[in-house]
Amino acid sequence: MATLPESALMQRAAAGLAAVCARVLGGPYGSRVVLLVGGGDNGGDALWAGARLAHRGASVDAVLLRHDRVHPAGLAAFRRAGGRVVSSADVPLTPETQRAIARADLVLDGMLGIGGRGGLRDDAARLADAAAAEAGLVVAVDLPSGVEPDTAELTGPHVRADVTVTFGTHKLAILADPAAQVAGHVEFVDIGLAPYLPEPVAGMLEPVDVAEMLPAPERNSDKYRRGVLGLLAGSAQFRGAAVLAAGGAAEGGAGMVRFVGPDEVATQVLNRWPEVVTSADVADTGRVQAWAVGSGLGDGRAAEVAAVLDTGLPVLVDADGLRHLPETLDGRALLTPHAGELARMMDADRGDVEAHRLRYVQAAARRWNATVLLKGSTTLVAAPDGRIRVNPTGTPALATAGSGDVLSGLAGALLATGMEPFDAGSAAAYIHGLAGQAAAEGSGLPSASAVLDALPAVLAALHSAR
Ligand SMILES: NC(=O)C1=CN([C@@H]2O[C@H](COP(=O)(O)OP(=O)(O)OC[C@H]3O[C@@H](n4cnc5c(N)ncnc54)[C@H](OP(=O)(O)O)[C@@H]3O)[C@@H](O)[C@H]2O)[C@@H](O)CC1
Ligand SMILES: Nc1ncnc2c1ncn2[C@@H]1O[C@H](COP(=O)(O)OP(=O)(O)O)[C@@H](O)[C@H]1O
Ligand SMILES: [K+]
Repeated sequence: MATLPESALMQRAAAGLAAVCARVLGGPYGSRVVLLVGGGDNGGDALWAGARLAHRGASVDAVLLRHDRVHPAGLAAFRRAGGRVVSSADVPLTPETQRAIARADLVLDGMLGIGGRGGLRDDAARLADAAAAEAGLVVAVDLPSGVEPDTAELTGPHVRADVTVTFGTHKLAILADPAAQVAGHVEFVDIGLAPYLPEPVAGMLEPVDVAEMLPAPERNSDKYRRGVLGLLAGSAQFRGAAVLAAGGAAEGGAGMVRFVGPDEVATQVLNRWPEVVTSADVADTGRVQAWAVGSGLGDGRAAEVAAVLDTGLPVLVDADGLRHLPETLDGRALLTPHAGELARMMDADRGDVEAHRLRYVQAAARRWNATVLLKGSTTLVAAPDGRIRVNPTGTPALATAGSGDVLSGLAGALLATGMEPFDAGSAAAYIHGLAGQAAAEGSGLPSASAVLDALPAVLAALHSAR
């Protein structure tokens, strides 16, 4: 801000914001827009954007949360453009305000941005409720007001947006749950901050990042160089888990899969994946570069899990394997719990984990000195050194029995290629999410087998993006 003329950044933000509003309105002319305006710069953005929409023929009303504190230049520009203030001093929700919100095609939420903490206070919360109940579209300025910008938590009343227009950089609150669930569709407006931003707290992979991480088979490669995965999964009770995890690994690029388990399970794995090699116990398994253990393992396999952990090789631990973790894992492990499993590991309540996903995944990564991939509506991956990635792909359609088993095989295969656990976990989540999306396009609510079937095409597309 110091290098630019007064309010230049706000102008850029407001121009982008107004453009998105105009687009979602299908053209501003003749539309009704209501601005919810807080006392800070977030309110300033809304007022400047409102002025632009008024210039283009929208009828724009502003509801001021605080008459004594409102962005002065924004308010002046808004008034000059023909905008009206409909609230009376310090009573934001008058009957007139309520009517205006009920008639609005679009409500622009400029109550709180990155300065907000602790959820919406009373008046603001009532406006958010009115907008949710009555208005057409709700567009949030920078963030849905009331969410915690830096932790993505919901600590009190908040806005539910259909669209969020965010400026300069993505905030964690619009990427990670639970806050991301109330951000709706996210639009990014570049206001030129990139050269000035510090290291981000969290990263998000793009297709080219994943493509570059994946090892390409080289002319002189052989199955051992591509990576052999040892797989300890499935049980008499959960045979399918072994089949799906083996498939995730085989389709995910493993040079070879060595499966360990009882004959009845091994037979089924071989029926579906004849390329897999099987053995009855961990000690008899030939050379592998990494292990994946736990999917569908059931109870009472602690000794086998311990034998795998004792090999000292990179290891993915999923599902029932997570019941048998040692005190610490010296950085080579990738743990893949869902919220219920993480709650059990941390002796916490599942709801508390869901409400503080970022905090719990980081705490678990530190506690076990392991990379932790927390599954769910937005998958988070935390490394023991504090790095975080938020996975941008996926679909609620992945919430189907067995899709986690496919992920464990796939991530295990990537570990076996020599990728570090943080990259293997985040790339696997990314690819798995794309496969889920592709499968959902085909059938709406795909099975885990359909997700598996979608893997080769997704990987081929990524390889060609390189
Ligand atoms: N940075 C940039 O480069 C650019 C930033 N830009 C924009 O600025 C926004 C940040 O603006 P900001 O810093 O003025 O804070 P903002 O979010 O408007 O909150 C302000 C006031 O709200 C209050 N308040 C706090 N919690 C509350 C609660 N729970 N319930 C009720 N009130 C609460 C608190 O005052 P308090 O009453 O607590 O004294 C606080 O002072 C950013 O999100 C983006 O939109 C763009 O223009 C582009 C360039
Ligand atoms: N609401 C959701 N939106 C997107 N992905 C989800 C959602 N719920 C679960 N998933 C994903 O679906 C998979 C389910 O894995 P998991 O819980 O281990 O199931 P299972 O053990 O039945 O295979 C994970 O990759 C998870 O991230
Ligand atoms: K906002």
